Amino acid sequence: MGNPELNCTIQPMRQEVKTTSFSFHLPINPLTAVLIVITTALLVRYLRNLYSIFERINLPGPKPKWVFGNIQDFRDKNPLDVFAAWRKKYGDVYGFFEGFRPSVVINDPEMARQVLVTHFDNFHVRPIYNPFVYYPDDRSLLNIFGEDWRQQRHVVSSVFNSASFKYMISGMEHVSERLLQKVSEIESESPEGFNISLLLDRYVVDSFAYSGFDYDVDSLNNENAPLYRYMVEFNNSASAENPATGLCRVYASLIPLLKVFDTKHREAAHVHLQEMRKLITTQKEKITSDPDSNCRKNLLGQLMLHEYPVKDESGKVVCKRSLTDEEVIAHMNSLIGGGISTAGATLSFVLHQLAMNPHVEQQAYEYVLEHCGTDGLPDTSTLKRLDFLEQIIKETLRLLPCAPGVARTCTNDCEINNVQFKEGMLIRIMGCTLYSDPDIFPNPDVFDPKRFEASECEKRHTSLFLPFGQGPRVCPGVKFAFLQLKVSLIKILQQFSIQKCSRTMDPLPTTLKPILCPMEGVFVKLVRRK
Ligand code: HEM
Repeated sequence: MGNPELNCTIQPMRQEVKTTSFSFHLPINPLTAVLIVITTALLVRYLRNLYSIFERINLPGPKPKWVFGNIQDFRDKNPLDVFAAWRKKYGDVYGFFEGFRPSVVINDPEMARQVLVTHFDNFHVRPIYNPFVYYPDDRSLLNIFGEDWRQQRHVVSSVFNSASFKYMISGMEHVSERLLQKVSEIESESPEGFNISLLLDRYVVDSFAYSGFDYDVDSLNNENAPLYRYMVEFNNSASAENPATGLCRVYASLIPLLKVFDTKHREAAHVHLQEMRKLITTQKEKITSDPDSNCRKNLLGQLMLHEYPVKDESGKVVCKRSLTDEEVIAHMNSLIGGGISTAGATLSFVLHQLAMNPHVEQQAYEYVLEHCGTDGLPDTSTLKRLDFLEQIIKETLRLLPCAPGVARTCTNDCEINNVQFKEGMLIRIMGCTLYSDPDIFPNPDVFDPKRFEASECEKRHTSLFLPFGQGPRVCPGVKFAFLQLKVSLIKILQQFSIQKCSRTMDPLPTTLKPILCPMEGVFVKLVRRK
């Protein structure tokens, strides 16, 4: 005890033992370790439960990987080819995972009708189109749901009426003259053909803005025009090829983080918002100074004059109010977002099909001569009919559907035709996989507008061909789109013959932005008629 040497040797040994035993300890406190084990076990159980949902409800589908789901199955592939291959393998209704999100794919027309029409209340929400949304687009029809959507949808639907169409057609015609002028210039410089999509994308912006809002964008002559720049950046941002957007669509919690990188779209949206504010001020001045002003009749005028019912708690209408400027802009942006890229891509696709099918192009020209003459447009009621042009547009939408599917989110558990839908599931109605089915459309690769003659349409299920969606949330711009496309076709066919050139590609490479559009444009030759 009293030996200081012994004490000295024992002490370091004790320390050694202490050090050795300490190295076997966990580097964290035991309570934390237990919590990690429990959390991991719960997470594994949750994921196992999540990723087995389709097994439990007896839906076939590709095997998902944890966290990624089936998104890797789309890597380096055209998504539409993946859906076509899955349909062959798993049938008309199957499930897959977009990251953590279970998605039910429907290729069955009757089931599609049940979801879009009969059980609309359980499926009225559409998943986000572009995860990067800026004020006031968060109020746009494309992004809202519930009672809010119902009220705003009523406003938007009301602006498409006979008076507004009649007025807007003259605006469409005016801008089509500019297109023809531009085509003449380019055609004389490039008689061997050129990329018509470059012109048509801008032309549709101009035509839409001029006829719908009395807004002279003239992007045909100025590619820096704010509305055109906004559309370009909006599409680049929303594109399926944009990895940041793709990630945010699958993992919504990343939106605040990745939004920081959405710079060009944000800046263009800001400039566009300022332009829209100026436009509304000018329009107000016109309407105030001239109560009979024609600009009351277009889409913007109709929105500005719309009276919105204000209800009390019992639902009784107590007064009416006009839309605020920001509400008007949100609606204008719904129409811009829904109507420009879709019509632009479709017009390019129609011209491609006419160039590839000279006998249909000739028939279309003769049809235009008979119903519209060599110049000008027929009256509005004739324009609304023009069945053959409508069949050409529909057959183009069958082969090249700019909106290849319709999407919904299930908001209440329900069962339809023995399939159990759970709250939060995505529903993808992939109409496009049916459009190339030879049992439904014989020789599906052949461009044949007669498939859309009334007698032929009657033979098919009403929910089989859905390029504009269906049910209460169907595209409100269908009539506007057909008018705009018909006016454009009439004017082009009256003056030019549409022919293929050495650079016309067949099949046409396409890309999802997320609108299906030509990947490298549409090259055609426009030859002036004698
Ligand atoms: C070829 C042209 C067009 C095609 C193929 C097309 C297609 C579609 C489709 C598939 C939907 C979704 C429907 C659904 O979820 O059931 C939609 C929605 C919409 N479209 Fe179109 N569209 C076109 C042109 C237009 C035009 C010209 C406008 C405006 C003038 C427009 C405005 C809208 C709006 C505002 C919505 C959202 C409706 C809502 O959520 O209630 N579209 N469109």
